[in-house]
Amino acid sequence: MFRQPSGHVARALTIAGSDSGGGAGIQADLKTIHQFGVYALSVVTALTAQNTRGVQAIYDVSPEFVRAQLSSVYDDIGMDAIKTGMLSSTSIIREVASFLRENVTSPVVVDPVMVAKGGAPLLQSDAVEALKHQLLPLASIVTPNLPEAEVICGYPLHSWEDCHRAARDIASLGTNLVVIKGGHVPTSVTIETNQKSSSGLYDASAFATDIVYQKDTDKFTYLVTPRVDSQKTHGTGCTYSAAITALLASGASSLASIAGAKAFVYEAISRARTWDVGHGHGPTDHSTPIPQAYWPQVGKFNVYQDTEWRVV
Ligand SMILES: Nc1ncnc2c1ncn2[C@@H]1O[C@H](COP(=O)(O)OP(=O)(O)O)[C@@H](O)[C@H]1O
Ligand SMILES: Cc1ncc(COP(=O)(O)OP(=O)(O)O)c(N)n1
Repeated sequence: MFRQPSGHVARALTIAGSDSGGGAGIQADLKTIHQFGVYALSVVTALTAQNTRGVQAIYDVSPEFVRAQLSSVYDDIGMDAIKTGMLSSTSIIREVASFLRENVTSPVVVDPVMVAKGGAPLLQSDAVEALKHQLLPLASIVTPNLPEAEVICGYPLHSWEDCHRAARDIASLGTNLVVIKGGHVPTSVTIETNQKSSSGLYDASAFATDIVYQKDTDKFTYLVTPRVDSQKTHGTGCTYSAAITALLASGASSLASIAGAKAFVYEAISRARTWDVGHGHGPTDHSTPIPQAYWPQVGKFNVYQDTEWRVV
């Protein structure tokens, strides 16, 4: 287990829904956090009957029981970083936000989960306002995919300039760092390809490009890996935000955590190409080894030869 400089084991909490299929949600988070050598805690907000083919049923935990779980882990164990995933309803968001506001000083990563890849809604539509105005102001890092960024901003994203505007608008709700994830580019929105580079670095069909916006410096960083040609991408967003949270818990800076998580999720998708879990959109491989170079004290961003980092 990774130890903080103070000597205690690094601890990360996920507040999210359960995916019975094990590829996304709480299960993806626990596997990922553990893989990073960080002690994983969980508060379950909803149960989903889910597999690689889709979501068959959803059962929300009561807000009171969500608070009971939060109190249990906070009072006894504590946490060095927190992530939120599927929160399902306005009342659960309110409960989580009020607990975080009253008790927590650790960094909070908000993955604003709204819809599963198969199309099942994981956030009730009337809960978007609570997400925006109660939870996002408490976040250190917010990680929307493109459709989620569109819902939060209320306008479509068709270009890199649109994404820059969206990142600034989301940051204006309170957080310092916004990561607009590029996994959905070819199917959900039309991003102009090869817009900025003749090398094809920004060709949306060939690369998975995440745009990181830092409000305090007003700077954009593009994190780019090759796009893996695979259907086994169930749970990529959960895995990514859980890896960010694990790295934050072990003391990495925000940017190093995002960059390390990006490299991890790329490798987890790549390794999953050769396995056969389920009959639909399979999960990523959370058992992906963490190379020494990931560890924050090494401080390297470009840990893979074919991972490109660009600051624009
Ligand atoms: N086919 C892929 N190849 C490489 N990286 C991918 C692929 N699909 C998603 N990613 C990466 O996985 C992470 C999660 O992104 P995304 O799939 O957009 O999130 P979500 O699961 O929330 O929709 C991002 O870093 C994204 O760039
Ligand atoms: C319980 C639960 N939480 C979150 C998700 C969404 O996960 P995500 O990483 O966005 O991956 P996809 O479902 O979109 O593949 C989920 N499905 N279930």
